Amino acid sequence: MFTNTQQPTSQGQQQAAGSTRPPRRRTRGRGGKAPQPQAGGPSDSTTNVNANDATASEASSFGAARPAPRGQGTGRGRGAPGRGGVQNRGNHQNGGGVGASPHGPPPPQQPKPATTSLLVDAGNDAPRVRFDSLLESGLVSAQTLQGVVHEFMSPVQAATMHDILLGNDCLAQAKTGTGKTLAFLVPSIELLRKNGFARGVNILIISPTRELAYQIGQQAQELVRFDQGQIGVQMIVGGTNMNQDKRKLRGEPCHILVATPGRLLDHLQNGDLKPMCAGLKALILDEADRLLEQGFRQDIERILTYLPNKNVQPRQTLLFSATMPPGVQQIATLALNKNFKFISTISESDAGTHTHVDQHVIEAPLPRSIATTFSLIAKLNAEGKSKIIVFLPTARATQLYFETYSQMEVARRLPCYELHSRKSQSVRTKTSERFRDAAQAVLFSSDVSARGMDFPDVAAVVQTGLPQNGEQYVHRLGRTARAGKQGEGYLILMPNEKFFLRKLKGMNLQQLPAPQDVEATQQQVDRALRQVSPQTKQQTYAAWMGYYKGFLRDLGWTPRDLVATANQMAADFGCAGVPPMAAKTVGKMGLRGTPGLNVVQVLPSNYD
Ligand SMILES: Nc1ncnc2c1ncn2[C@@H]1O[C@H](COP(=O)(O)OP(=O)(O)OP(=O)(O)O)[C@@H](O)[C@H]1O
Repeated sequence: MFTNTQQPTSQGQQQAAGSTRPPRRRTRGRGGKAPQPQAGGPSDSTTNVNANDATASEASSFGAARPAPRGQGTGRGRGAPGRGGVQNRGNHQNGGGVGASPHGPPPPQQPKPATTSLLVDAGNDAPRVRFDSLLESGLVSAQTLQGVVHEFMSPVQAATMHDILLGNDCLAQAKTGTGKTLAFLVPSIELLRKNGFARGVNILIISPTRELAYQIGQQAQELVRFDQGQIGVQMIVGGTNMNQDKRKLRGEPCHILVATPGRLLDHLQNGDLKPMCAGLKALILDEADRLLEQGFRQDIERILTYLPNKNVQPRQTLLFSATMPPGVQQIATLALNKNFKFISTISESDAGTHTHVDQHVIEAPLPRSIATTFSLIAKLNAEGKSKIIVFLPTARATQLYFETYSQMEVARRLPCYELHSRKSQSVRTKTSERFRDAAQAVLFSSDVSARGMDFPDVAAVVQTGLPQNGEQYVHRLGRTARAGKQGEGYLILMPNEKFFLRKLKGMNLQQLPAPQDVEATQQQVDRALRQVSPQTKQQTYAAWMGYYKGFLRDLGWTPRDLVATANQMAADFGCAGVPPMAAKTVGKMGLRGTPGLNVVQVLPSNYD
């Protein structure tokens, strides 16, 4: 089923059906009817592969695992046979919803860049595409496919791999948890093979978070595990020892380098990495929209200046993400060739039919948000949904929730972990691994694990407080219901925060009442909060103001209201008086002179 604006093409259908011929692309003429862009998506001149009703289709198109090749183990087990098996999805009601599809608010009008556009039906009835079809068409070698445990491609893999293997630059969009990583790793490994494993960094993959960089690197290592060390994969991320990076980069093969932007730039600026990138063949930005946002964009621009000039030494560039907010395509031309293809497996019709994740919104006044979150966790656990991620707006709030939960009765039944930027990288890495392997646990997390992280079998995602924006809501929600599995999403907002639902327009959030036992839970929370250190509370208080300061207009608050609400929150935490704030921090937040603050020159030592 296609939307009016996104008609299937026969080539597209062949492609989805695993045609063994490289598909011929239909390029829409400028005057032709353009497919509508999806959340910052394509124009008439982009390549848009439409897996209609992609939620259901991507679920059903997730194939069985490949029969294991000789001696093949599944490594750490991610992506192992059966993981992505076909699932029956329940019928979910759409009526009475408050909001939207996780894959984005309906598309805004976009200026149109000059690339090509194609639509492919990868719907429920479309025959699934075997990985072997790439072999038959001579696009991929048997050695490259040896590491792939799946028999069938997911729609995004079927939609992008031909193009990528033919050497095209691509900007690809597909829903969370639908196998984008493999879609760029398999062609990368094939590219290496074609080039005879030339020395130095051939493939450079950039990821916005450290956890995701490790995950991508580990997946690449699994894929090349039959190559007997011929292909070197390395990861370099912030928060680790740079000298160790250097030693490894010098001493061990590094054909594929996965990096976070800051650490990559450090190495490029130091001069040790630039010569190693002299023969770069491909550059991949995962979570591209995030990397091209303010904050990261400057780093990416500077990184590009250290890489070989692509006009002199051509390379392939691939940009992947589940979300493409307005303007991304224009910025993307920074890295992409001007004839890049935009490939999306998210159709316009998806906006209203994202049925595999039940999404709910629960209204809770700020003093009840902890108790509401914990009651919900207990309820989900009682229902057997016992692998849960709770996202909080700041690292400090994550820490406070974790410390409070750890004191609660429910923690004895369901263990918990915390993952945020205030932890050392080694602790973060271990925590990710433990939660990945856990059958039952709660992970309290900041946005460090919002994007890309592939924790298997997460039954529910709870988001307490305001997400940064609609895209971040989508990515966080995408930690559940991956690879065709079922999942649930909960958003807990205080009444003033309900404006956020407007950002999720077209999605389908059901309004739920607060769990019945919130008041009883509140008493336990109050007791548990007494065990939490004043320092954690002060830090949570300060970080909360810093974060919510960015939403004053949406909340309809003045700075004074912000401080008053934060002070009430601190009182609810059981703080003795208004927590102190260093004058410097107050200045940085732009709150100097706001009544109600307890400003000190230097924080007392017990808060430092
Ligand atoms: N062809 C396939 N068949 C079955 N499972 C697959 C297939 N390809 C990938 N998977 C599995 O699907 C899961 C999600 O894949 P991946 O992490 O690449 O998703 P993603 O689209 O990058 O998600 P996100 O947008 O959150 O980054 C992984 O566990 C992966 O092993």
